[in-house]
Amino acid sequence: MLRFVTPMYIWKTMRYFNLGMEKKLKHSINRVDEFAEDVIQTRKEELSLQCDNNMSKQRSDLLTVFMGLKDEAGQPFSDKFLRDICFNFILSGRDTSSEALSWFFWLLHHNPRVEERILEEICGIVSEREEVKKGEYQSVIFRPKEIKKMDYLHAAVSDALSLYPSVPADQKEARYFMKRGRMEGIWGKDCREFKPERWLRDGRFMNESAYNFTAFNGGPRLCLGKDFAYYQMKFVAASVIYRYHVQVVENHPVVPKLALTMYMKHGLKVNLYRRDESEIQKYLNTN
Ligand code: HEM
Repeated sequence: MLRFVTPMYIWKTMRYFNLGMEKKLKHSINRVDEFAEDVIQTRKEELSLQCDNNMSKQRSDLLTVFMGLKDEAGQPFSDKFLRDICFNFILSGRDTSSEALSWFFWLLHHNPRVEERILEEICGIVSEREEVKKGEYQSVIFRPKEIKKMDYLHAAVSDALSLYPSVPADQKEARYFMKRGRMEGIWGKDCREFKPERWLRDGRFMNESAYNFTAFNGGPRLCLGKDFAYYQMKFVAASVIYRYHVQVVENHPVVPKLALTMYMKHGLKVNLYRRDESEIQKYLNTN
């Protein structure tokens, strides 16, 4: 009789009777739903106030965009649909990018050569600006066009994600046995090393097949926010590296913790050291 008591059976029973982890999960989901519902109501009031006062300036965030769209029947999306959109994007888009950046900065700390190459690339790109040519380089806010040009940074973020994927487990079933981590047969003998150069051909970033680089999944369920995630991570990384040297606090334990996403069990403690003017000048080709 005992052979029928499988983990799936226990999980279903807990869900049915609202017990243990299932009870906690339900409570947590309700709290996130309430938060999202609150944001939606506040945004609706804000939009109707703008409409009443004929104000044209509107927010351009994702929720506002979805609020302005219509479903297949030409109706505005329901509050429940908007709530689920919010939930989906908070869940898939927040921790994934921030955890990837933690691993990225940790790898950078151990690979100063890579940090230097990124700084060199960033400075080379901003050197083309008129104000930087005139010596005003400190207040630079990177433009989308400039972020796009940062191939080496793109490669470094990709290599970090490939070594430490933010979404480490895939709930789908594999029909064949697959090894964990980066496989030597695909990535070469140095597969365990942090080496952005492996993504570059003649200095330009080359995409790897989604079936080799699985951090964003592949096929029809490919991450919808991939391009946005890259833009966001590169923008933050470039803005920090351009101004600061990030140094991990000595003896701070860095260990992965596997959950839905792969975060650092104790976070990443760092000290930021503002870059010297001479350090930046060295890489700016403004002559
Ligand atoms: C480093 C950052 C990110 C990583 C590593 C990542 C990874 C992934 C992975 C592995 C999946 C597939 C999950 C599955 O079906 O098993 C996924 C799905 C998804 N991601 Fe991302 N993601 C990132 C950032 C983002 C961002 C910033 C957004 C939105 C702004 C986003 C939106 C989504 C959505 C909506 C899906 C569901 C797609 C679908 O099922 O059709 N992701 N992501």
